[in-house]
Order: sequence, then C-alpha cells, then structure tokens
Amino acid sequence: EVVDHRALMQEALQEAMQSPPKPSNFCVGALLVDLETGEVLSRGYTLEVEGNTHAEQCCLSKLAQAYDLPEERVGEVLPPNTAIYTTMEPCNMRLSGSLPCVDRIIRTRTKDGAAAIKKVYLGVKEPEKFVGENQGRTKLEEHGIECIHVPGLEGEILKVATAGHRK
Ligand SMILES: Nc1nc(=O)c(N)c(NC[C@H](O)[C@H](O)[C@H](O)COP(=O)(O)O)[nH]1
Ligand SMILES: [Zn+2]
Repeated sequence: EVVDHRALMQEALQEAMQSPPKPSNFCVGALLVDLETGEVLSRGYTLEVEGNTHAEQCCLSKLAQAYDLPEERVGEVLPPNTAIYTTMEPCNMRLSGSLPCVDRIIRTRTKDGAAAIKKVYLGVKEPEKFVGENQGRTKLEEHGIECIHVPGLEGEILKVATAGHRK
C-alpha cells in the first residue's frame, strides 16, 4: 500500500501538539491525504484558523482558502481518493453549537456530487467529557464514508488532547 497509516497519524499528532491547550475542548490534529499518492494536501490543528475551530475544520478551510473557495466547496479541488487522518474521531455535536466536523466531512463533495472524502482514519474515540457518546462514525458509515482506527498512539494522543484539562 502506498501510504503508511501509522506515520500519517504520527504527523497528525505533531499537528495536535501545536494546539493551544484549553479546558473547553480537545487539542486535535488532522491531515487531508491523497490515498493514491500519499501526498498530504492540508494539515490543521484545533484553533489554528481564527475562531473556535476544530482541526478537521482547519484542514478543510485552509485548503479551500488556498483555492479562494468557501469551505463547503473544497471537495471540488480534492482528488477522488481523499482521506482525512484525525487524532480524535470527528465531532458529531459541539457544545458551542458550531457545525460538527462529521457534517463538514459529509457535505464535502466533488463536482459530480460524490463524497470527496472516502475514508476517515482516527487515532482515538472522543472521550465522553463534553458531549455524550460520539455517534459520528455511524453517521459517516451511513454516508458511505469508511472509518478506520489506526492503533498505537492512543496514550500520546489523549495526553496532548487533554493538556488543557484540570488534572
Ligand atoms: N475531533 C475533534 N477535533 C477538534 O479539534 C476538537 N476540538 C474536538 N472537540 C470535541 C468536543 O466535543 C468539543 O470541543 C466540545 O463539545 C466543545 O465544543 P466547541 O469545540 O467549543 O465547539 N474534537
Ligand atoms: Zn469537530
């Protein structure tokens, strides 16, 4: 296989480490990857883009910005076999009420209307600290988007994710 999932998840963790720790969210890192070539198309971490932004959201909006497109049209510039690697599974509900990343991923479509992001590689499930159990993976699978757990980095990912939380 062209891509090394563990190495890419490690790169996503490197992104998460750049996120400013806060008690009200998790520090997460994400990458958009062309699975045909292994090329990293975009990277992001929680709060990187101004506002109360999530890592996955930053990946999408930064790439859209590079093409002068709104985030919801970024699928038009994604290769057909794109994956998102995120250290924590995409949110399905946000206490702030902002659009969850599961919905952002699902709405990302190519020009012919197909899902642009075919796979979601995740490092850990979302801890039930802010919202109940995250049912996002079911919703993604219902939309034909495969969710795959990349094992091995759980400890480090959670340590970084909760850096801003009271011990
Ligand atoms: N996958 C993921 N990527 C992120 O970048 C991030 N911060 C979270 N965090 C999930 C958590 O459920 C929400 O951070 C809280 O529900 C608070 O919601 P806001 O973030 O303020 O909208 N999850
Ligand atoms: Zn999110």
